Amino acid sequence: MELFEKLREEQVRVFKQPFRNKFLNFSDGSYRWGTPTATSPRQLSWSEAFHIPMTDISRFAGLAQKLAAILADKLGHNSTFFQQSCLPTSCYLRLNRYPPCLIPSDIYGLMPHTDSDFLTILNQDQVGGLQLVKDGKWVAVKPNPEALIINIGDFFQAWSNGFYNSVEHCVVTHPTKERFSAAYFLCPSYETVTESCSQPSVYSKFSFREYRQKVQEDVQRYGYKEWLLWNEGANFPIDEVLRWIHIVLVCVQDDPAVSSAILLLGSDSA
Ligand SMILES: O=C(O)CCC(=O)C(=O)O
Ligand SMILES: [Fe+2]
Repeated sequence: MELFEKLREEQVRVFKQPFRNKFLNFSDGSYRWGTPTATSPRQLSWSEAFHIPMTDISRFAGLAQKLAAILADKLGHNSTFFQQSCLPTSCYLRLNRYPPCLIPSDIYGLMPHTDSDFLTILNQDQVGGLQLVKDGKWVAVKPNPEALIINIGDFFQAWSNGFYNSVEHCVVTHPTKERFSAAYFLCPSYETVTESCSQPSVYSKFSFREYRQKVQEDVQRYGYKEWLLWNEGANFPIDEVLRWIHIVLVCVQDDPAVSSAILLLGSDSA
């Protein structure tokens, strides 16, 4: 936790610089503010963020790798997949700052999304605002200074063949307080192709590069990503299903009692 305190001090120092410095001094793509693609206030993220590539083998990387290995172990897999595919250059740290927002009920600090990576280690300050979907409802994740938050990302969902689900989350704004968070993303390299740990896989194969590109297109077109959903069922055993439908129809035809019951269920008077 000492590490996070130091990180937070640096984070505040970096964000406190004038906008011009941040805009000019940080390389293309590493500084983000607002949402250029937004067409309504609901699609706006009231926040700014820095991406810092993790070129050193960091303590974050060690922790993230350990967590991924524990989760894989739970599925009965002693996987080296994460070590091989998550290179230090493909993982990064995102520093987020959420300024106070006077019209908080309409504006998100960060729009609802799932993370695309394997898993994310998140450290939030004490202001609160992070929410996630549980049993179809948005619930607040109460800040706890002693705890880190671990999010499953889309690629872990695909690797675990849907056993673990990437969780939808968002940040709501605060009317008077500024909020900070830091998120470490355990990402595969762009060449990594999803590889389900069990068969048959419910996802078709796609590389992390393809996935990122598709997500960007989706967000521009629809305002959210839908490709993982679309991919689910790409390997749906349609031949098998058709064979079963055929068998059921044959059975129904052979049994007059079942046929008349189906007719009855299908009629308006039933
Ligand atoms: O600030 C937070 O609590 C969440 C950040 C987040 O979800 C992200 O950076 O992807
Ligand atoms: Fe996130």
